[in-house]
Amino acid sequence: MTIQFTKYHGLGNDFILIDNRHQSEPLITPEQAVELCDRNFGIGADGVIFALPRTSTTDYTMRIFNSDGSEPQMCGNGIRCLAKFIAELENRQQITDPVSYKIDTLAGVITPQLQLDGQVKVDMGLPRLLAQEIPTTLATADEKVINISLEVAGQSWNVTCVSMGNPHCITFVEDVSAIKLGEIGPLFEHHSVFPERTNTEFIQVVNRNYIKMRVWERGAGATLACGTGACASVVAGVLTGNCDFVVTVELPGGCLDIEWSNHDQHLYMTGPAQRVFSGEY
Ligand SMILES: N[C@H](CCC[C@H](N)C(=O)O)C(=O)O
Repeated sequence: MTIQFTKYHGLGNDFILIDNRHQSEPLITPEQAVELCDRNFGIGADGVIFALPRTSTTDYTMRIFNSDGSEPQMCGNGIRCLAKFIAELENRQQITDPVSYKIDTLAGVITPQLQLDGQVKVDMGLPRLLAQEIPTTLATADEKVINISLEVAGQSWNVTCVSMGNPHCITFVEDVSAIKLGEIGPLFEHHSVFPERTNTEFIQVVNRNYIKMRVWERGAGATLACGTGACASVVAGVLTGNCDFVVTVELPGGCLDIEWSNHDQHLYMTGPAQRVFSGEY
C-alpha cells in the first residue's frame, strides 16, 4: 500500500502527518508507524499524526502514534503541526485573519490558532494534578504530587507530576546539560510508580520567567522539544515556587512561550510549526 504523507516539525520534534479525513480509523497500524518512524529504514520521525474526521462539536479529530507504536493522549508540538497541515489541506496557507480549529483528542478538545506571524497559539486546556489523574502511585489517589522524593539510579530526585492528558514527571536540577538523558530517562519512563509510563522533564531555572528544559519522552526517547512537557513544567514551576505564570521554555530545538492563565486556568502554548517535505512511502 502506498502512503501519502507530509513531514512537519515543531522545534525539531518531528512528525509524519497523514490525511485521514475520509476514514474513521487511522490508515496505518501502530506496527507500521514504528517502521515509518525509523530514521534509517523508514521516513524518520518522533511520531505519526492523523487528521481524522470531525465530530459533532469539533472541526477535526487528532490521533497520534509515538515512534514506539504506543498511542498517547496528546502532543503539543504535534497539534501545532496538525493545524498547519489542515490549513494546507484546506488551501488556507495565506491567511488574513487568525484561524482557529477545534480538535478532538484523547485529552479532550484542544484549540490551536494560526497566527498572522506564522506562529501557532494553542489552548492546551487544564492541567490535571491528582495522583490518580497522572497516573502515579507516588501519592494517594486524591493527592497532588509536588516535590515528592523518588529514587532513580541510586539517587533521590524531588519530582512534581502533572498531566496535560499525558503524564509528566518534572524535576529541577542545577545544570540540565549534565543530565545523562539516555541513561536516566528510561529508568524514569518505566518506573513502577508510573503505571502508564511517563514523560520526564529536567528543568534548570534561569529566572522566574525563563527555564531550560531537556526531555525524555514516553514512547519516543530524547526529543528536541515537547509541548505538553513545556506546559507541565511551567505548572510544576509555579507549584514549587520556581516560576511565575508566563514563562519562556528553552528546549534543545528552540523556545516555546507558555502561559498558565489566571483567567481560565488553561495552559496556552505559542510556538512554530514548519513543513519539511511531502512524499509517498
Ligand atoms: N511522547 C508523548 C506524546 C508526544 C508529546 C510531545 N511530543 C509533545 O510535543 O507534547 C507521550 O507519550 O505522552
